[in-house]
Amino acid sequence: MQDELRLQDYPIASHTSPTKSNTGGWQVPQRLRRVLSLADFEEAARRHLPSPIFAYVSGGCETDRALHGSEDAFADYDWIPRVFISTSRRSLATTLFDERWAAPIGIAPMGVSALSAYRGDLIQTQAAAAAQIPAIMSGSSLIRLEDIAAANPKAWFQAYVPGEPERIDALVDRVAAAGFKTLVVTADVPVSGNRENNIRARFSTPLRPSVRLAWDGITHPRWLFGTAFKTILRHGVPHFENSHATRGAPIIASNVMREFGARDHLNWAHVQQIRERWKGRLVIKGILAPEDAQMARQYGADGIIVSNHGGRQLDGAIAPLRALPDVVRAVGPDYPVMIDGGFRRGSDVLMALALGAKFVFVGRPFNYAGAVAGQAGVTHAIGILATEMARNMALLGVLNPSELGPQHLRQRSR
Ligand SMILES: Cc1cc2nc3c(=O)[nH]c(=O)nc-3n(C[C@H](O)[C@H](O)[C@H](O)COP(=O)(O)O)c2cc1C
Repeated sequence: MQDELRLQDYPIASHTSPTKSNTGGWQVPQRLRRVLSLADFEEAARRHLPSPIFAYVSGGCETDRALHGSEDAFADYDWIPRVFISTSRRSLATTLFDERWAAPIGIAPMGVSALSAYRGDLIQTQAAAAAQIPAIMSGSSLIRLEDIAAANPKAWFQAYVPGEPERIDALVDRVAAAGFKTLVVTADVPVSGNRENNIRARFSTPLRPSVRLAWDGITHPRWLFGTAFKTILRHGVPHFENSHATRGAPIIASNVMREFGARDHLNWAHVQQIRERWKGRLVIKGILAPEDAQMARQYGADGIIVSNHGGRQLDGAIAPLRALPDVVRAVGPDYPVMIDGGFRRGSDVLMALALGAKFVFVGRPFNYAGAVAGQAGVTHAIGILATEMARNMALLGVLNPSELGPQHLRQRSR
């Protein structure tokens, strides 16, 4: 392992062309040289993916207010940069949970990633491992958690807690046996959000074969051959692999909804049960209220992720960035508060760090990047984000992410 992987040396988004000597060993494949921002990946994915699958990944719920609010929130603040501070030795390296990461960014868990990219979860986790950043694998994934742990021993596992106590224990034991050290429990899905855009776009679970679906495939041949056929030929029909201790239903099964069983009775006693069983680090994801942040801490969670689930659960839920300051105040500056939702630029990441977050997770852009260009695409997306962060740290006059603070921001009056 490299002592210090300088993600900021990733050769992209510069007004000068990279030379061999200033790229820190990174190489950008020719076909990705025109992908200059994470937004470019979204446009490329829109063309590459059948429309129901793109709609599933990109969508929010109901009116999409929560989805758009998360991105709009970054305009609440303006930066106040400092000048003539030597930043030539700046570094993105960040310690979290006694582990040193190359940058304070990670890949958020996304269900059925292997539908949009061939072996989607695997390429995400491999790219994260190579870049030395964390990747959280989704409990709604189509690849066995044991395979992910083998590919990336530092990966985190996200669980949708099963409804019954004995199933909770069995899943926790399986995750521990696979070697995961960090368990992320998602809190904001007592029921599924109203994703009517999925219905409009004809995305459904179970996936129902139809003429329309076939047409969508035929008109997106790179996805059809590179992802769909390749997956079925090499691995068979995908199953939900990780909802429980044993393999779940195939994605086309009529009873697949059982995978998502009733969760609206879950409460803090279930968190207590998990805390007693799980010896590793426990993170609760999907916190927005300061009171819930305090509860998570009280029940023994080692950290929390402030999140509105990418705007896919409660429409109109507060933007994570707007919830962040009160949450940090409630649990104190030393408690690991992480965040996700709408982060698309390095400066977005730096803004959350300035407001007290320790780490930022990013979802959709990594999904699009994997769909469009496999593992190289995910690496490229990580590189873009890191490069943007490093450049903006110089422009702000900070050497380390931990130097960022409210002194660098001025809130706009509304
Ligand atoms: C396609 C997709 C699938 C997701 N699946 C899960 C999941 O299985 N578990 C989970 O906790 N969050 C899931 N999320 C939410 C993400 O982990 C994350 O909170 C959100 O996507 C962050 O916002 P961003 O996509 O704007 O970066 C999913 C999000 C997307 C877009």
